[in-house]
Amino acid sequence: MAAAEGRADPRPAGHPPVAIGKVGVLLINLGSPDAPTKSAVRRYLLDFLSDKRVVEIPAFIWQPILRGLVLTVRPRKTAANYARIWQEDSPLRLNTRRQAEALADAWPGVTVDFAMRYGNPSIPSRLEAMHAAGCDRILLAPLYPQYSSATTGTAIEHGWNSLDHMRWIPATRTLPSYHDHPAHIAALAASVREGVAALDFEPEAVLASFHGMPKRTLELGDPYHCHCSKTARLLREALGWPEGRLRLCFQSRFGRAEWLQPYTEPTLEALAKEGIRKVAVVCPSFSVDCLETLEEIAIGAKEIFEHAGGTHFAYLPCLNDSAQGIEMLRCIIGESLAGWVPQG
Ligand SMILES: C=CC1=C(C)c2cc3[nH]c(cc4nc(cc5[nH]c(cc1n2)c(C)c5CCC(=O)O)C(CCC(=O)O)=C4C)c(C)c3C=C
Ligand SMILES: [Fe+2]
Ligand SMILES: [Fe+2]
Repeated sequence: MAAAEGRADPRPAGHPPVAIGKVGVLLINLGSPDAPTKSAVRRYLLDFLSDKRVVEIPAFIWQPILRGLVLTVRPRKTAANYARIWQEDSPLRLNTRRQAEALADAWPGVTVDFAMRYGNPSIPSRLEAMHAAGCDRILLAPLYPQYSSATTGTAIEHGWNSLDHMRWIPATRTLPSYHDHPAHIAALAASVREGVAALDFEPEAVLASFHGMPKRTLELGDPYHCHCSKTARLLREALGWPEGRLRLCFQSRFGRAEWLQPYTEPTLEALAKEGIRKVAVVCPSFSVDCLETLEEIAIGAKEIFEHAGGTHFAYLPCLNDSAQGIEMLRCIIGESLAGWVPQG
């Protein structure tokens, strides 16, 4: 700019790069270990489970339990679970990368990248790269449809903390929860409708299995439970299904405290015992397939259901980088870019 106006650039040689008016979109998801090994999983779990928004127990009580008990026992089992579903990378990272690639040309001149809250690529490293590339406006987009402090909250907090040392802090926006966004419900409904139609059996019940949270977080005011209930209701209405055909439940319980109920695995056992032999499960709290869907549900929950007498079990995949999933992201992210990019 200075050169165009005929003046010398006043910055000394070697001056750090300065923002030059670009917009960046950072897709954020939870993160995975670097490899499906015990040592990599231990590092990942230490980072993840030390987050005060994930485990809300005072550090002087929790840290000795985490380091003395959880991290001596859990990494071996969790690494074995990851090994079962690992592709050329963790499915969560792979699917998130594919979403970012599919959105690369969605808005002319906008840089789209992705980061993981725990592990790599880290949020600070990708925000530094955006800053260096000249982004002075950045949308932090945690890809969790339902808000919870343990997921969306910590991703935003970490994003902001990663920028706070900068001299010229970029303007930031955050993607609102999209649990009830019509584009999200329409994409989910289309994927469930198509998924069920492609089965070689007619499910007698479909479970909408959301990641669980400690029940206490609901009492503390976390909107997650309400958001999940609303997603499930709107999805059922969009499908035109009667009450009871789509059942809300919560998976992935961790620790001994009570979590949101009903729990997914006991629900499947109870259904089998009631004589419901054919089910399908969809996981609407995950924007991409990951350990919790591909291992815990598609493998583990299937075994539990069949062991209890079920005969037919189908797992319906997440939206991932499907055409309808990308169209939905284009729509909800596009809304958050209003005023920053021309609206199409
Ligand atoms: C107190 C513990 C946990 C809370 C609270 C929690 C909330 C929560 N998590 C997700 C999404 C994912 N969780 C995943 C794995 C995972 N989650 C926990 C614990 C809590 N999650 C653990 C210990 C693990 C690791 C695996 C294990 O050891 O069991 C994943 C998968 C990551 C992957 O690499 O594939 C996702 C995704 C949500 C949405 C949520 C609250 C709303
Ligand atoms: Fe989790
Ligand atoms: Fe799990």
